[in-house]
Amino acid sequence: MNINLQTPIDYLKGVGPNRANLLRSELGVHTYQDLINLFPNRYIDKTQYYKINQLQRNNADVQIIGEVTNLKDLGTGRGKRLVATFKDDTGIIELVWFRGHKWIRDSIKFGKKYVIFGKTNWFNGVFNMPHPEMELLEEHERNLRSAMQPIYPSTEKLANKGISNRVLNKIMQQLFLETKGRFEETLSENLLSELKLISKSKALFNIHFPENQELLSQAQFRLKFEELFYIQLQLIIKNLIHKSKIKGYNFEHVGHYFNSFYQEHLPFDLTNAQKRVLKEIRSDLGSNAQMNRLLQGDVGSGKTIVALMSMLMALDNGFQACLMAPTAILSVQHYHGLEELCNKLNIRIELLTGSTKTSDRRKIHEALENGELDILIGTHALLEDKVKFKNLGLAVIDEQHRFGVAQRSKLWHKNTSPPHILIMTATPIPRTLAMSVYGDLDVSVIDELPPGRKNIKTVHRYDKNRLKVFKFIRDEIAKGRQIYIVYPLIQESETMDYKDLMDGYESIIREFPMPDYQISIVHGKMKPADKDFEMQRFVKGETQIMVATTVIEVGVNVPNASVMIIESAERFGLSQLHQLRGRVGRGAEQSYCILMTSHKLSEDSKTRLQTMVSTNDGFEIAEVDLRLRGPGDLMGTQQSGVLNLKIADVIKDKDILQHARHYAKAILKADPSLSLPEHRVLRYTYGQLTKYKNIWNYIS
Ligand SMILES: Nc1ncnc2c1ncn2[C@@H]1O[C@H](COP(=O)(O)OP(=O)(O)OP(=O)(O)O)[C@@H](O)[C@H]1O
Repeated sequence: MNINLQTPIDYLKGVGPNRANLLRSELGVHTYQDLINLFPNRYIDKTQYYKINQLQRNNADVQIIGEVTNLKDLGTGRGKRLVATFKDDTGIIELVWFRGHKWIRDSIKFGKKYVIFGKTNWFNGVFNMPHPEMELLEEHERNLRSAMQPIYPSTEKLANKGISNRVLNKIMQQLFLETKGRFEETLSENLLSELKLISKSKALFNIHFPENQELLSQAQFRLKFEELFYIQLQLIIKNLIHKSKIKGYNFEHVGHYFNSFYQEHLPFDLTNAQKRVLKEIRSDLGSNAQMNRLLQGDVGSGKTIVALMSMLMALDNGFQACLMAPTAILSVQHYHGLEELCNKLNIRIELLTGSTKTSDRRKIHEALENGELDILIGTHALLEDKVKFKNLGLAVIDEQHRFGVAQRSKLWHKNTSPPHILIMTATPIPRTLAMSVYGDLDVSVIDELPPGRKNIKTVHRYDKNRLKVFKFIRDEIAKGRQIYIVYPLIQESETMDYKDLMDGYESIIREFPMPDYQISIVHGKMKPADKDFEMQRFVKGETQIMVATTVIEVGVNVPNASVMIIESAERFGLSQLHQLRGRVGRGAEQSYCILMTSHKLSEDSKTRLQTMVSTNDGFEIAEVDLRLRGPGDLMGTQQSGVLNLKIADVIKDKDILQHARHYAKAILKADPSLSLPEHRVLRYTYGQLTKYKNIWNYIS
């Protein structure tokens, strides 16, 4: 008879109440099933031993053979500890236990060879190893089933509470003994044979007790594939359900607005990527289902025009549209930009931000409700209850990272039926991540820049080169170009940063005096109207230099600006640097980005700056960013739990992810309800996984 894997962990021999509590609270292991799915995060080679004179400071895990020559109690109170001198033929190391050392004192055998295992520290001129795992050499050799010893997550932290890695290993052995190592297969025959995957039981055995490297690799591949496959299955099913349940407005035809804009007013030819993306959007809007599409495109790739043309499709079908941006500056800019593009189309567009006057606000509300207003652009102000549309057909959201899912859904309630949603993001999300996180959204990518764009030349310069940088600025201005100089303004150190900005501004004024030079300044402490005024002076070319904080980070479009100087560049994150750089290189001229630093750089800062210097590709940058910061951080709190994977890694295993997505898609295409006999096992497993959410809780 098969053992029920939902049996609470307390029932497993050798666990006991104390360990059961620890397993639950520290490792989230409640049941047998959870324990099986507690995968080692690395393996060490148990046949490799260190000599004491080979130890390096801050060594990772090491294994040493030697013997205990001396035991003594040291310290008092909380510092009370048992210290053993451990010796091999090359030197000595101290073993230290802070708590629970009575039984150690009693059990240690002098004169016998031990194998010790643990992390070493360098302290007071001697190496020590706190709370080592110890085994008599003869037992160690007898117990050695495999050269590879699995190391489980967090066991270091738990070692002195009674769950060392060895204990966990024993518990795992017990589990395999009780279950006879037989586990239900969770993938279909077809998948197993097509991908040449090993069975579930064999994979689980080898992940916990690898027989050899080859089988371990096969076990890892199979379990990673399975994990990613079911996530993809779940995301795609969610998407299918969404599409079948949530009816959208059907924009049946492309009409006057779209056509006349396309044929008569479009200021340039669309790139192929823009055309392809527009087709994808068009097909969603006419599909009877509500669109939920993410539009990704690197900085300057031309998302705005796609957004506008999508809005025109809504207007052609008698609906209103809105565009929501994260900052007032951006909203104002979108407003001016779109107004100019549409000025021959007889469309009414308005702007609504926190600083819109009450009387104007009232007029906007009225015009929205009676349908006189076609397109509304603005900030969060659009989400206020008073803002009621007559019939909102499409909502475009720029830079969704700053809004989050809750606010997105607020737009839905502005209508009886939800409008179509198009989310634009200039922060490129690595494709792999987009697939695993946004699998429930459809993703369109503009992966081509408008023609004639030159790569932005990026350099890193130190403070001491400042005079040369100033000369360079002068030369560029003489050619008729404009310059951005950006300072960090990070909340925790706001006063200092503000001072740096003002000091910088003054030195720029001294270097570039009026009347030859005109300088704008924009920062967060200014009134919105003043910010807008300064911004407009720069946009119109009345000023040649814009000194600013990161308020200009996203979306600002001044094609004549050709130099971006980023002060204290080491303090910015990679995606922020890339966004800032994206403010230049938007016209046909050669553009430059100068990353200024004055302090000693950390390793991470160096990597960030080198990455910026070596590539202009936002996707490549996003991958490095992801490696440096981890996915949780990149996605913000909303999605941080989403990627809590047990064994796969969205970056390292992106090929497996692609496979998993490919198969999940193909299977659901052929059999959306997984009802064919050959898919029975998938249907069953899928049901189990969604039932026991604690195991697979990364899908909201
Ligand atoms: N197909 C095209 N051919 C030539 N120029 C284009 C094309 N598409 C867009 N542009 C121009 O490229 C510039 C950048 O476009 P846009 O502001 O839409 O970029 P974006 O994708 O929104 O970038 P960001 O996220 O940085 O704002 C604009 O000046 C726009 O007019």
